[in-house]
Order: sequence, then structure tokens, then C-alpha cells
Amino acid sequence: MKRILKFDDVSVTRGKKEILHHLNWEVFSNENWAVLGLNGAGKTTMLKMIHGDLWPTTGKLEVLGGVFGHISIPDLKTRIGWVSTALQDQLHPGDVVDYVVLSGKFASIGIYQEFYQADLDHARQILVDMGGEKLLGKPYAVLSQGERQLVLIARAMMAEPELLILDEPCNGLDLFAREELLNRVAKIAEIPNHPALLFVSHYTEELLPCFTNVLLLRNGRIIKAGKRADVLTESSLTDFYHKPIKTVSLTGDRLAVYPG
Ligand SMILES: Nc1ncnc2c1ncn2[C@@H]1O[C@H](COP(=O)(O)OP(=O)(O)OP(=O)(O)O)[C@@H](O)[C@H]1O
Repeated sequence: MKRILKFDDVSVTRGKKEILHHLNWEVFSNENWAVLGLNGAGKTTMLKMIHGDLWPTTGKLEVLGGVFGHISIPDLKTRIGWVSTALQDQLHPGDVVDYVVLSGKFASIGIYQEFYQADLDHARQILVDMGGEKLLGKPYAVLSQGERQLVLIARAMMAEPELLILDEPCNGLDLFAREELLNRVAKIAEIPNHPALLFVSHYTEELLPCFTNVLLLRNGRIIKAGKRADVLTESSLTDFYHKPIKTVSLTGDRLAVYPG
């Protein structure tokens, strides 16, 4: 088991605003974490930092065994898979799905370098394994939102990442597309030596049992972090949201939360 992340008293300040406040957190390779937080909690800032797009203002950050300040950020990025709807805007809509997945090998948007047929076959196989066979050969632009997310996850897997970050991947998905995508994510967690998953969401019901650990982030502070059974409780979540809530246990060890 190796350590994937270590936040050691990490803070991020922009101007006078402290966006993240003295975070201490460790993630190991045998864990899959979900990060829950309301709008403005600091989730995106935290992810950007892990991905090397932003540095801690104070504190020490270790990602995949390297401490910021002592590692090559471009090298680090090749070891992290990143899926977010923001990435969709950067893709060339006319690109064929097979090549979008293949581009993950080069950590680029579009294919600007030579590749081997074996790489293209591998890209197609990843998509097929993820249940996306019917998407092969289609332009990315014609896909539904759920299909696009599936392609982006396949693209991230192409680089065989050690950490796979899924930043609100269910945004914009209908009930059924969301369930399908979540099941695909759960399948990744069954692959031997799969990447550690870091899944960011606003909704507890999206946290399938494959997420072994949960972190609650509010106003840039970690309110609670630990095993899902300890964190996904009515009392923890009531403390976290600071508002009256109702929790409903769903089948499959899932929990829905409503204002109430
Ligand atoms: N460069 C910046 N300068 C000043 N404030 C910033 C900057 N970047 C983010 N913030 C603020 O920091 C807070 C956290 O932002 P962040 O985008 O990380 O939250 P989030 O949890 O991802 O929110 P959401 O769920 O809405 O995406 C917000 O109040 C935001 O306005």
C-alpha cells in the first residue's frame, strides 16, 4: 500500500481570502475517497492543487510520493487522470471518440503525435470494457452528456493513472445516465491495481459503496474525514450542513440527504 496524498497543514490564500484552511489529510492506494461540499467549499481549489495547477500558500503537499517544490509538475500530471465537465469545453467537437480516448495517452487534447495501431486498439478496448462499444467511431459532439463523461473517464484511464480524479462527473446527467455512470465508476474500483479514486460531489446518494472514505469540506475546512460508515451518518451530516436535514437510507448502502 502506498501513500497517494498527504496534506500537511496546507492552506491556500488568494488576496485576503483564505480558500483552504490548514488541511491535514492522507489518502492511501487501498482507499477511494469521496469529497462532499456545498458550493464554494473549496473542492475545486483542492483538486487544482493536487493536479499541480495551484500551489499551497503555506504547508506541505505530497502527491504520489513527491513533495511539491521537489518534483516535476508535468511528470506528476501524467500520473493523474482528470475528469471534469470543464475538460469537455476544451475538446474539439468533431473529434472521433476513439481518438479522444487515445489522446489520454499523450495527456493532450487532440492527437498531435504519431501513435501505434496497438495504442488505438487499446483505447478502443478500454471504451468497450467500460460499456461504450456503441460509441466507437462517433464524433464526440453527437454524444449525450453521460456518454461524454464515459469517454472522458476512458480517456483518463488510457494513461494508466495512479490517481483518478472525478470532479462532479454526474453534473447534468439524468437519473438513469447518472446511475449508469456511477456503476461504471464502481467497476473501475474492481479492476486489480486500479487507480485510487477521488470523487467530488454535492450529493451523498452518488457515493456508491466503492467509496471507502469520505471527506466533508465546508468553507475551506475539513469538518470530518474518515471511513464512510463513520462519516455518512445523520449526526455527522447534520453538523456538516449546519442546517436541519433528513437522511434516507437507500438500498446498496447508499444515503440520500434532503433539507428538512
Ligand atoms: N483566485 C481566486 N481568488 C479569490 N477567491 C477565489 C479564487 N478561486 C476561488 N475563490 C473562492 O474560493 C471559494 C472556493 O472556491 P472553489 O471553486 O474551490 O469551491 P467549490 O467547492 O469547488 O465550489 P462549487 O461546488 O461551486 O464548484 C469560493 O468562495 C471562491 O469564490
